[in-house]
Amino acid sequence: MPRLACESVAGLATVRGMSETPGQLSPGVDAISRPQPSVVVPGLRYIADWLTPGACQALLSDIDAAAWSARLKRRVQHYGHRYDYGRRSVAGHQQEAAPPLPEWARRTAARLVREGRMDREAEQVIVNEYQPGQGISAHVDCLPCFGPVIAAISLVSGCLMDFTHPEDGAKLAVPLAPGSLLVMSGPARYTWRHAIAARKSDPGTTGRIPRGRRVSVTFRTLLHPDQ
Ligand SMILES: O=C(O)CCC(=O)C(=O)O
Ligand SMILES: [Fe+2]
Repeated sequence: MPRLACESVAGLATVRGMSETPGQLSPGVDAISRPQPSVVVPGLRYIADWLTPGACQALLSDIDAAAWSARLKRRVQHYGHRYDYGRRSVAGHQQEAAPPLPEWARRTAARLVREGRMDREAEQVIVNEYQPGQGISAHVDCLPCFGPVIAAISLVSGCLMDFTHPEDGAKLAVPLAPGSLLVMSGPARYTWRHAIAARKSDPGTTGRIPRGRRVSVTFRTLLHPDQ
């Protein structure tokens, strides 16, 4: 049963045990300032401003210079190993190969290890692009495929990510600002489901906040890297 907690930092409601720094609010994500009783999702950490605006821009140019796959409703790029959404499995080396991690992804994976956020460099990276109205349905990242920590960077614009506990129905909407890092481990990775509602705006303090294009970059280790 998740603990209920409400904590206010500089007038902002934050999630105890999750938010490391209140950070600067970016335009379009003032949902974060909405005072709300906070549900604690153990194992969830939110780091605002993990990337500077300049670093976000550089990362985005590298991403947009590469080819996107349009097989899903949203566009994606898979690196290291291709993830098969239908079978919920990682393709082995013999199957459809994914391009190796580009330099920007290796650099970021190394930083995640250096900062102690992941214990090994990610072997698999997925870039997701969400246009307004697009989302991702509630899920737990593949348990037999991926390691104990999933890290996700948000770029370009923000959104709310909804966490739901499958047994007691507890819910937490986490605003993800551009430049932020979200790290899921423990119950946040293994038990709670996460989703992004397929809608064109998110609720904010002063009304709905229209969504813009959002790009996320997710880093995972493989449970069976030699497969
Ligand atoms: O877009 C995100 O931040 C998360 C994407 C996600 O949950 C996934 O790729 O499994
Ligand atoms: Fe996920």
